[in-house]
Amino acid sequence: MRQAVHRSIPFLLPLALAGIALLLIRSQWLPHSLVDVVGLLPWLIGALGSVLSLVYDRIRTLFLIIILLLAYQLLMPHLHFMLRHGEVRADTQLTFLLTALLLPPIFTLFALWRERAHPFKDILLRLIALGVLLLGARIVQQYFSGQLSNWLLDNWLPLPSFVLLPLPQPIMLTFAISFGALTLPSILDNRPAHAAQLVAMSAFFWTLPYIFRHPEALTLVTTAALIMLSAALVHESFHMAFVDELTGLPGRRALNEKLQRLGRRYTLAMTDVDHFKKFNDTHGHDVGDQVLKMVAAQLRGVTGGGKAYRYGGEEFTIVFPGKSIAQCLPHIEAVRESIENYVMQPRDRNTRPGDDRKGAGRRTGSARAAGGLSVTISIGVAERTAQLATPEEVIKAADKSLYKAKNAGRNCVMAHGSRAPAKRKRAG
Ligand SMILES: Nc1nc2c(ncn2[C@@H]2O[C@H](COP(=O)(O)OP(=O)(O)OP(=O)(O)O)[C@@H](O)[C@H]2O)c(=O)[nH]1
Repeated sequence: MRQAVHRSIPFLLPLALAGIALLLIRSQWLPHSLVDVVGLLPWLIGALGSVLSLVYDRIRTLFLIIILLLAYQLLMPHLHFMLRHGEVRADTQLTFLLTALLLPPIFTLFALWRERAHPFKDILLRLIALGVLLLGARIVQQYFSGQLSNWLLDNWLPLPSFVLLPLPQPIMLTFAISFGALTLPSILDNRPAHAAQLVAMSAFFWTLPYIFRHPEALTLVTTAALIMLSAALVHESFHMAFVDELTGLPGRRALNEKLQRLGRRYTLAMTDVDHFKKFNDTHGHDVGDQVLKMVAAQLRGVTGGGKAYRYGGEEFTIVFPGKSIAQCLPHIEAVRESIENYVMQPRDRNTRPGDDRKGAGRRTGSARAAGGLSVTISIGVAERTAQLATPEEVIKAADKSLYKAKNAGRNCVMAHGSRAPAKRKRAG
């Protein structure tokens, strides 16, 4: 029973979407024209993005989606009224000005607000904050409508109104502050979510002045912004699942995926850092981490069509699709040698040179003598054959060869079926 429930989980989202579509088709809400269907797009994309945010525990993205949908819902009835009656409602100007004024700071506040460990508390706090902000805006709109319109339309500085200043100055100011606040995190931490937030806000900035001339622009920009936020969320979740955080190499899950698609001819190399336990014990775990990063960077540069993965701990796998052991050996040997020759200066704030050229200099020649650190790796290699037909069997054989390489004195490459390490010669 439990297994049946578990197996049905992947069907939940597609079934929910199909259910909504069926309900719409059978209900009176089904739009009668394609134009009205387009008007539903932000809601459909917003619903999908919200479900994804909840599934991946991204409360921040969930609220950014809600904020964009709220702005859409505030403005859209005014555009519909204008299209139907050929004129705007009495309160349209103030609603537009207030929405344009408050959207950038509220969006930015919720974009910068760090997520908490407890999603339920996080949702509650954000709901309260959003509720208070909206209530405040409503009260101001209710009691100060006259003064507010004048104040928002006022030009505080005697600047000419040209295409780069398409909105009233107070609104330009809140957009400018938001751009600054959203740009900083995207420079410091180059994540897809930050880029999506910044571009989404920019898209609103360029579109808002034109929505009364082109009412469909609001639907399109809201849909595009929601797609950006949802796509960034999927991108980051995918990245988290498939990329090893420490080394930046694809991780075990990515390797497993790759192994399923390798076909009938390939070679795998299993590599392991030599005496790494002792290295960690002597120099500390942080320096150990730096070594793993260095080893990963060298393995990433492997030639001959190989691709490196972090298998786990201090073990890495290199996959050579379509290659035999003989074709791969020179490239594997070259990468082993590059690691052996790399002398690392641990990143200690007290000893690290400020100048990068000086840092690079330390990696050469006399650096080892000057207290630089270096490690070696051992490598076991196996290729797919009739006897080693599955990726698991090839990995097992490469692992056995790795064990032999360790026994043969480490810092060498051992091919499956060989008794002695491969001869040391450079890749051509
Ligand atoms: N710094 C650091 N150490 C790690 C990480 N993952 C695994 N290790 C360490 O890697 C070491 C692996 O040691 P072993 O597999 O026993 O290898 P060894 O006996 O030292 O060396 P060989 O016999 O040459 O394989 C352990 O001390 C782990 O704690 C990591 O992400 N960072």
